[in-house]
Amino acid sequence: MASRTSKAVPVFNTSVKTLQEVVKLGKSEELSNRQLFARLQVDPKTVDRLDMLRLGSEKQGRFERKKWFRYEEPEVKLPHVSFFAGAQVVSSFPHESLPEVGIVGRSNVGKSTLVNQLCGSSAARVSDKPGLTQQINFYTADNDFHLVDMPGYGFAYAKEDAQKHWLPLIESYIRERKTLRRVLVLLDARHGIKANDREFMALLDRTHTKYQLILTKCDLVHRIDLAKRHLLVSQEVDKARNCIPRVMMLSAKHGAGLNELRKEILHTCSLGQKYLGTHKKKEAIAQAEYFEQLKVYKDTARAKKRRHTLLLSQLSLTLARSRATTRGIALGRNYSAQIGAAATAASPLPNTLQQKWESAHAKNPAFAVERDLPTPKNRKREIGLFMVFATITWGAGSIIAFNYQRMTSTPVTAALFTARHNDEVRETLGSQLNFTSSFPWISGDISHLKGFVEVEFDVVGDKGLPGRLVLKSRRTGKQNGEWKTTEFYIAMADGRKIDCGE
Ligand SMILES: Nc1nc2c(ncn2[C@@H]2O[C@H](COP(=O)(O)OP(=O)(O)OP(=O)(O)O)[C@@H](O)[C@H]2O)c(=O)[nH]1
Ligand SMILES: [Mg+2]
Repeated sequence: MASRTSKAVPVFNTSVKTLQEVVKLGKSEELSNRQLFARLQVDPKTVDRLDMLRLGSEKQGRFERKKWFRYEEPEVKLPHVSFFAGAQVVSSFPHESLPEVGIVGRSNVGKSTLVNQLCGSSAARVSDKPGLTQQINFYTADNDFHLVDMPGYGFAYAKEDAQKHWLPLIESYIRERKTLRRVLVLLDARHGIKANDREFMALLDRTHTKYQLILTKCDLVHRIDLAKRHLLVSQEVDKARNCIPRVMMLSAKHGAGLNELRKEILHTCSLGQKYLGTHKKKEAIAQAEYFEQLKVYKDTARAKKRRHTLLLSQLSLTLARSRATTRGIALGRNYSAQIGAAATAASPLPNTLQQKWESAHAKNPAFAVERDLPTPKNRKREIGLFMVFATITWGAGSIIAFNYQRMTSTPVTAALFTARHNDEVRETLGSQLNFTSSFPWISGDISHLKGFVEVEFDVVGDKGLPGRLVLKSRRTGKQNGEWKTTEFYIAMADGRKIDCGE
């Protein structure tokens, strides 16, 4: 086998850019890597593209963008793969026949999963524990090309012997395999390029092997962070000679980004024509449809935002006007003028909203700054009068109610009854003794609690002579004591007193 090594040895590390260089920090600034990462600026178009391919996780909560459409990506199908050779020593490598694509990366980064997902098979064994793949596994895709799954490097718990053995094995494969078209270096999107990835890329550069970086497990990273990670990784390798500058992203778990990689593999193995026939056209149509829908979506969102601004300004205006009536006109006028100016300064509204806006202007003349707001009315006098009227009504009502209570009470009705049957009263006033009116005034007081009755009221008999009935009685002792009448008579107009008895 011909060796791939040559005299010129470009060292990968020379092109490495530090995070500080990418963020373009001043010399005096000292920030942690986390702070630097947070400061990275990403192109909104990149984020839009990630959104389209559903790469990276959505931010949960109120900022989540809910869309009623999605990119209907035309699927690229690769032939089914099957395992055909495993090599633990160089001599076990199968003979070179078909174009090969090697998959390398740190342990547990998802190499074997990718083999399965790319070709819709379960040929490769997968585990969530690092270090499962311990030999170079060759998979054939319908005798068109080979996918080569390699053991992972950088696995801290692997036996040192094994590590020592795998690395030279992989190195031999990379150096000597003439049919090797490309090496896919898988990087965990959460971590980016690590030291042992750099060492491995240096090896690939030294051996003039074409390689491409792929960010995996993108479903575990937020979309914006993924865009930042992509930017960092792309910048770090942009001058590496053998690195394909396009850093790819995928989630083997959700299938996002797999089609892109499938296309890349097919082109690498010169199989584009065979497998991608009308794909390009279908893709162009799907993308055009998607961008059209995206435009409508963004326009709607913008109009919605403007409508909210309009409603908010109207609400603020109402508040400002109510404040003006209670706290003085000047404050309200300034406030509403500011709001009116701010709202009209907003970018032009679509036709319907513009009309609404104008009609709001017409209905709320306070938007016009020149116009004075009405002088607040002094309602103190009205309120005072109302209070007096209410008090009088309440007082009169109470007096009438208490009088009615006294009129219908047992002492008054019993006194009237007794007087009516008194002989002297009958003789002087007549037989039909009664109140002088249907709603007479009963003066005095009756208190069962305190134990006294002191009432007097006007009476008249059928002889037409008026008199005034007086009743005074007291309870001896406490609650159950006896009542003693002290005065019970009818006072006549001529000064006579007719005693009514006990
Ligand atoms: N969330 C998520 N998990 C993934 C993805 N790809 C692989 N995994 C998981 O990562 C773990 C490791 O996957 P493997 O394919 O065995 O990783 P490997 O790189 O082959 O590991 P070694 O053979 O040990 O070097 C498994 O539990 C996978 O389910 C991905 O895109 N997203
Ligand atoms: Mg594996």
